[in-house]
Amino acid sequence: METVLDVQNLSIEFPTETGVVRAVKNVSFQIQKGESLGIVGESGSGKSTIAFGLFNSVPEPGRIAGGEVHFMGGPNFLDVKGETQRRFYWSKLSMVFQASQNTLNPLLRIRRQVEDIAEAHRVDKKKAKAKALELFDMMHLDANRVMNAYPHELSGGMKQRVSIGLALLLDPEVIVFDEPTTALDVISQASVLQILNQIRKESGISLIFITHDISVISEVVDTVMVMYAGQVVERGPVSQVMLNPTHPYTRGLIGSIPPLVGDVTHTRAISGNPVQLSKVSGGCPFYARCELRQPKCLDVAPPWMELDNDVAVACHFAKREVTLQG
Ligand SMILES: Nc1ncnc2c1ncn2[C@@H]1O[C@H](COP(=O)(O)OP(=O)(O)OP(=O)(O)O)[C@@H](O)[C@H]1O
Repeated sequence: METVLDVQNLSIEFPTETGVVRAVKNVSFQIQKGESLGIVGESGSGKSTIAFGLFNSVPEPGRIAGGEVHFMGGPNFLDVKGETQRRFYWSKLSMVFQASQNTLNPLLRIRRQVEDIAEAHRVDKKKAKAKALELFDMMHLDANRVMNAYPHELSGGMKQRVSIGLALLLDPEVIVFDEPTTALDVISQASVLQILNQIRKESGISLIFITHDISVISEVVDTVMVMYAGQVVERGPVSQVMLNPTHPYTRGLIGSIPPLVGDVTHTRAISGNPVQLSKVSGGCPFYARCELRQPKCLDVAPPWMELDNDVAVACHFAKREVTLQG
């Protein structure tokens, strides 16, 4: 297997009036060619900040406090600057932002936006337009009409598909989708994810999905990484994590998914509120909300434990829980 992206101990912080917010803390993960990874967690858990970190473009006053990002065995991308860094975007690593339909330029026809991307990356405009038509068609859009349209002439779902098509234009190796389907209705969500999965299978592209809703991506990712308060608390094959969640927080996330059929009263929200990041102590960040907490958890950070089903977890008592479950 070929490792496309290797992230090592990425840490990102924001200085604020009430202290330093450690939005991402020692996050490490790898993605293989053609793999699809889901990064899940509640709002504020640091998911989007990881994405900005991958692009070395953390918004001010944030800063990358440590770590490395290697793309296809290359040098640390966090040291790469200027033109090399800029050209890397779209052509190797591309991103579809939250509500990305709003990132289309309202004053330009889609065709012009395709030409602009081609020009910025010194790609033949004719070839780029032909590719865009192909991609829009693949995204189940009326490609010619869309190409000549202004963004306001398209529905929200159509704009989202156009944004995804543009992200695929230069054949990147990895695309990061930050809440790609939040602005879409359930049917459009399923259709967009299905198309992305098909593109992944056909082209071997690697995908990263960032979402607060694990149920949305469970059918299109191979691996899931669960974040809490800027830290990875559980990681593993999606089937394992969904069926046998090990970390108490992951259990809470999965337990709060309403069933499609049957009694929704069994759904349980995770009690308490997400921790204030500037107040995270040296122990487990989930301490205050955890049903399994013991005095040790308050002061001792849980070590990262590899379990035998390819799942890894950061919890002092996760193993015991698995045993109890039988
Ligand atoms: N510009 C900023 N200044 C201060 N803190 C920030 C800034 N941007 C993000 N943060 C903090 O970093 C933490 C992580 O934010 P991030 O947006 O990465 O979370 P998220 O999991 O992607 O949430 P969401 O799903 O709501 O986008 C949050 O606690 C947030 O308050």
